[in-house]
Amino acid sequence: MVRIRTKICGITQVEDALIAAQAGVDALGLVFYAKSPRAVTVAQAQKIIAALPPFVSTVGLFVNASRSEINAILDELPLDVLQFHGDETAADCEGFARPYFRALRMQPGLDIAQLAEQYQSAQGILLDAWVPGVHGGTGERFDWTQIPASLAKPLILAGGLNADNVAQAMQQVQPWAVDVSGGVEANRGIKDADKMRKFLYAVQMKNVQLCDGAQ
Ligand SMILES: O=C(O)c1ccccc1NCC(=O)[C@H](O)[C@H](O)COP(=O)(O)O
Repeated sequence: MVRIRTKICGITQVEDALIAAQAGVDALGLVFYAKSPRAVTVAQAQKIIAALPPFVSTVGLFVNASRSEINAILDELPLDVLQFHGDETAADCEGFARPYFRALRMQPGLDIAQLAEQYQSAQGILLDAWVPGVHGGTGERFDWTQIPASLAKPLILAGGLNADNVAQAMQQVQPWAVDVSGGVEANRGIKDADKMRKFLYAVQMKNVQLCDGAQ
């Protein structure tokens, strides 16, 4: 059994990043999408990244940004991974000298497995809830039984996760990683230390149980 990893997205403050890092998060998402209340400026992101201890990955999240916009940010920030959360084609996601994963929303009637196959060079596929008109960070779950049995890439499960449901999600889906934003917030864009710690603890405890069960 492989340890299921964690990403907390929508980090906007150094203190939240440090609390998550100290509680064992694997990756932190920084949102470069102006319409989100969790969006950060390059200057904010620089402070957050500079404050991080070793071995915490940074993920830059984009929604239909232009290549020049993304490259301008990459010129300033040592982001580890890119997350494309809009309508980006495979070609839109490639050529940035960074690995990326592609977020797909579980839109009814969409063949997610077939769509995922288009992103041959993606590190993984993030599956998120579908809310018409909203790209992500909705706080909404989706029906995990709808997840294709054979996804072409490692699965990152997102959408409405929190400390109370993440163990069930891990048991049922057994993804590569779990991703959360709203479920660890007090107010949109401001993380709640206790909720982050409880989420990460719930994941750690479930990982122990899953690993024990596999032995
Ligand atoms: O977080 C946002 O505000 C956001 C806005 C637009 C596109 C994507 C966004 N977040 C992407 C993420 O990876 C979120 O963690 C994911 O959608 C899950 O969010 P939540 O349901 O609030 O846990």
